[in-house]
Amino acid sequence: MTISIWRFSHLMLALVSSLFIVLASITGTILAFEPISNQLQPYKINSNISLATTISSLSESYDEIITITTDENNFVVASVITKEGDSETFYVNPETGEKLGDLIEKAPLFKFTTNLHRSLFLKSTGRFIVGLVSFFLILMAITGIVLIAKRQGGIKRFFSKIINENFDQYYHVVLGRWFLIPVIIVAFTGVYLSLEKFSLLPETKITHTYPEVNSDEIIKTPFTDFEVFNNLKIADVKSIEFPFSDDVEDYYFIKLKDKELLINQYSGEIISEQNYPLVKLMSQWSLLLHTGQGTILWSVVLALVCIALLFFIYSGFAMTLKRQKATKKITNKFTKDEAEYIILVGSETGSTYQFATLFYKALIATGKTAYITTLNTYANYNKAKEVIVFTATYGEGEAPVNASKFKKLLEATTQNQSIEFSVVGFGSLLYPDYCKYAEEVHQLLNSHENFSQKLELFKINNQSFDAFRTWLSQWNIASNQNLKIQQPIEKRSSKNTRQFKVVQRMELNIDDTFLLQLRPTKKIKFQSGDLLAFRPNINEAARQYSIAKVNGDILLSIKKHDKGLCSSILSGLNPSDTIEAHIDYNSNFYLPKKAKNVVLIANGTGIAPFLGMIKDNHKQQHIHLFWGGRTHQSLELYADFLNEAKNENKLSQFHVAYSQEQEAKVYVQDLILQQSDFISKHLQEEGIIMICGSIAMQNSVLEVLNQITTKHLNEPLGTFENNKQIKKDCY
Ligand SMILES: Cc1cc2nc3c(=O)[nH]c(=O)nc-3n(C[C@H](O)[C@H](O)[C@H](O)COP(=O)(O)O)c2cc1C
Repeated sequence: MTISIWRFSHLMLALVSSLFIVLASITGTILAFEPISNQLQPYKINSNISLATTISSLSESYDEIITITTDENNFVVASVITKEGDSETFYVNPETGEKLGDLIEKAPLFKFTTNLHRSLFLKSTGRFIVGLVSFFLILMAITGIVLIAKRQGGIKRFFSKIINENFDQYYHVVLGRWFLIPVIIVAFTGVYLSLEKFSLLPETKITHTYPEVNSDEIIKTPFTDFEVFNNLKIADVKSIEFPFSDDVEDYYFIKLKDKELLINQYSGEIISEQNYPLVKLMSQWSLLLHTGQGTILWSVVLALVCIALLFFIYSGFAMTLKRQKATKKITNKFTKDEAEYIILVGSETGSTYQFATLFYKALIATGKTAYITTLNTYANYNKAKEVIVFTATYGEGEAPVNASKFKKLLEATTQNQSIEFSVVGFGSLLYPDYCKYAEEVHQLLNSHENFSQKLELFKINNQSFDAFRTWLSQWNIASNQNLKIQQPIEKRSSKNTRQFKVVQRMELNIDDTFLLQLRPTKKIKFQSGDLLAFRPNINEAARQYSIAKVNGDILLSIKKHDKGLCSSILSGLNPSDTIEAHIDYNSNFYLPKKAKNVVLIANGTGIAPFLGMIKDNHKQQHIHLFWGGRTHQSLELYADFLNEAKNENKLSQFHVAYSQEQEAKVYVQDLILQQSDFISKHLQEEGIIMICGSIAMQNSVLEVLNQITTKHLNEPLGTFENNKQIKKDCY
């Protein structure tokens, strides 16, 4: 069964029941406070007091006892005739018989909320709806389990780390796992209580048999000596009714949690003992678990469940809307058999579809005949000259939902002519199987007789638009075309925009690179490794810069590009100027505080976040920095920082490679290879490696690291990536 069926069911169940779940969750949160407020009343009893002591103390204090009960709050309630002859019911101290207070009246707010929660003020119809929605909640929990298992790559990895790519998605899954069991308990008990209300459970009435008693043979034992009264604790007695009269055939009638007893009022003998059937016991447990009566802790859990349910509804719909917006299908201008360019898309949350659509529109704008569709609708294309595949990867390197049938379709379909193909993989380096499905599609097309490769497989990390541009320029060269694509403007809410004041801007160095120190005008949280997103004007997309946090300020290392709008503006700033920008949190690229040994690898401006991490190294972590630049002069920009860090023992080793200083070019990956023994020992001892800089550098470094681990440790680099020892933030 495909993930879409599960997701569809999960969504449909949520759609039909969302309104009621919201109502039940809000009312449930309020109701959770009822047992909590009750528990805070001063009527708590010593639960070790025996029934004999309770009866004896009450008999001394009152004329007659009619019943004694322990209520849902575990307070003891006595119905008595007082010495003044009044009939009264109140809370008592079972040890002394003293009246503790009048019965708690249910507050009007709780009365109203209980009615709304139970039946929506619609009597039986309302009760039925509430029961049905509880049942849907169980189904949602089950479909949710399947979805999480599929997302994490199997049920065995159900509790494995979740990659935080998006707030709604991340917390939907995190809280889903935390609250799974409590939600199932609340839903199941809700259904059970509804079934009970509609008398749909088997009959649970108990009948006692009353033996014939000969009044002449009565031996009168004082009740304080009754074995059963001495053995029972008052806290375990739900209720005790006293005999009506002195007639020997009138008994004490005791209800316990699991059974009922009839006790001879003179001998203390148990006349009848009947256990409750399972159905009845389950009703009691359902009530307790659903309402939280008697325990503050469980009531707090119930309140949290209600709040979590509200969050699930919000985040679930937010994700769906986002997905729908992103996958909004465009209407093709040409049919599949008219088009020369066929764009096939594999996308689950829609971002890949957006890239593909931009490419489609660019083709159409230059007068080409193009057709865009999903990989799952792959077919025969009469006039196709070229197929361009854009696909994401999901699960453990699997196909996205709308690409799951592609392999079979490709095998079953023959094209009439030879077609060129290119594959662009969209994925995330945070996953071990980076762009694996794109690799598979590339492989399938490569070995298919109808297809010939136009471009190498191109992988795009984290939906990088810069990387997409690079691929487009490769495609333009190979096709002798000049397609132009404008980066769509991301809508960022202005409430997250912050103002920053320029503290210092260095002059451009020999590589047109400079340092910019910014100070937030209002307090804002950030760390080295986070990103500053700056947008030159409202019509342009934001450009992100890696942040070094230095003495509470933001330090950026920026290369000024000739036609770069952002870098041009930033390089023209002067002290006291202000700019507006965003902090994009990037928690996957923070310096792990617990790691004793860390290797930092960067080229060019990629050193920026590392400057902050090194400056902040107060825990005596051993930091080894490898950096690649063009010349000695390139390093001058950072020299003061690095010298100071060395003097303060915050930086253990610094290795530098200059690419332009000597004839044979030396790059940072060459340094890594020279230090193979050190690097392999470092990884073996669970050290961390962080890489920041250009994608090209990253790829070369990863290749070298893989060589080292394979040769020295007999393991592919993937083993250490899976172990979260490799962190990357490249662009
Ligand atoms: C649950 C889940 C699993 C993923 N698994 C992988 C993976 O195995 N390999 C990979 O490179 N990317 C993986 N990704 C990242 C996506 O492929 C990437 O974010 C992609 O850009 C999403 O494209 P879409 O919005 O078109 O679906 C995964 C993302 C999610 C949410």
